[in-house]
Amino acid sequence: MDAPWVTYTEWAAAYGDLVYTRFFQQDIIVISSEKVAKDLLERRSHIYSDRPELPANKIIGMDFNSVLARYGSRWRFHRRLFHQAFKEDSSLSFRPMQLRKAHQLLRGIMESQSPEDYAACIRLHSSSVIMTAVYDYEAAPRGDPFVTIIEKAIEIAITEGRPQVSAVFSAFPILLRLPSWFPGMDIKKRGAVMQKYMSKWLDEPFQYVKERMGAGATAPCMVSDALEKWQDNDDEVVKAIQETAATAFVAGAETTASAMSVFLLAMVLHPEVQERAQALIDSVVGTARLPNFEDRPSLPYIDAILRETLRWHPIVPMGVPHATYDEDVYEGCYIPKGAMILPNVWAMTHNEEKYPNPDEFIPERFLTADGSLNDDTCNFTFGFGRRICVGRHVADASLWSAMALMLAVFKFTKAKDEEGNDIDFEPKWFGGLTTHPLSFPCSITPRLERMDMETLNVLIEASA
Ligand code: HEM
Repeated sequence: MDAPWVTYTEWAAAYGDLVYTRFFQQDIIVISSEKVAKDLLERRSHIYSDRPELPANKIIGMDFNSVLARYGSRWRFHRRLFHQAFKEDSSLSFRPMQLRKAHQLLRGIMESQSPEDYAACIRLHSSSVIMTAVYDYEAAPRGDPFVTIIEKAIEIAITEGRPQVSAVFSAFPILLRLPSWFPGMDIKKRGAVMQKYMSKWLDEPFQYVKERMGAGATAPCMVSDALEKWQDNDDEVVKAIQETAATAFVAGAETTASAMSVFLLAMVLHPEVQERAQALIDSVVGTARLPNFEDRPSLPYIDAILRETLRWHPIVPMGVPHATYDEDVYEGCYIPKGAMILPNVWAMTHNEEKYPNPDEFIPERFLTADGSLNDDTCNFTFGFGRRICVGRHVADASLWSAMALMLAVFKFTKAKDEEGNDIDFEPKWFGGLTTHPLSFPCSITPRLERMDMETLNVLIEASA
């Protein structure tokens, strides 16, 4: 896997937590400590909340994307739209839907036979939560027309949008004038495909909501709420609503699914963690119903697993690049205006002083001696300051409900060979702007006796 965060972590060991490098015209600052990241990106957020100008974004049809928006009025309005739908208290309204989607995930896993099937169920779960929250749209289990478009586009975006690729085109925007057949200019061919996908993606689900609103058939969702709130406004407002809605999927579906696949890997590798979680669920919830959000405070170990999942293999290991809006001086170091700031989140979650044996999966590190949760939420895996992830409350509830319910119903094991022996494997990782484990041999089976689809449905009914 191409893993620059590991190289940058080595640089930090040699040169310190704030490393300056220059890539042709572009000043780049890599921050490898949580303290320095918070000092700069949070406490001085008025300087550090811009994004670098990435000319490649336009080529890959991503210039609508709020995540990459420059610091200014357009970004501010996007942020306001997101805030309306996804701030902590608004996100509570999604919880019944998220529980229903977690129930669907259980049904899907119950029918699944292979690691590829499990991965498809996990992707469907996160896509489906976002599609309902944003468009009140129920994604079909297979081959959904909207989800297919956007998944293909995201696959290209997370490869071509890697910071190291973007940096080359930022340093040499002239390269983007080369024809697509020129060696190394594949981005142009793939970009043309992306642009087509993205323009459909911006338009079609949005029109779906408008038609349903016209027919009085839509339930509250991000788009209908925003259209109602800003109904007397002009085309720019409508465009912003379209762009933020389209961004929510791009930013939220793949990231949440990646975190779920890290969780699955961790459970397969750590039967002792599963058993501790399941013993707790059995003692708090019993086996006659499934956990729900009201049980959450009594199930601290599930939260500890969630936090450790985000820490062990952070989904966005180099964060999303920030940029300086002005020059600055920090502890004697001059930081130029327009510098690209890369928070090396991987180095922060693998800081041995804070997280001893950082490569080990140990949820207990988030518990106090009496078994309750400590104050370390690992929130920085969702970013920093004014640009912190706006979907973190929704993501947190999706992950918690999916993890708790899967642990309640299933056990996760390595796959067996023909002689019944465990198939050992070395995890391999996809690495782009986001990262996740590649498919690995595993098996997910009901952990309770006589559990089949019929009894699962009875359990779900009892829990609704
Ligand atoms: C496990 C799931 C997720 C992870 C790990 C994650 C992580 C991140 C990170 C690291 C950033 C960059 C923050 C920064 O620049 O400092 C970010 C930004 C963002 N995320 Fe998430 N995210 C997740 C889920 C979601 C969801 C579900 C949504 C939408 C519903 C979402 C929407 C956004 C948006 C719009 C931004 C851009 C914020 C801005 O630039 O102002 N994310 N996320």
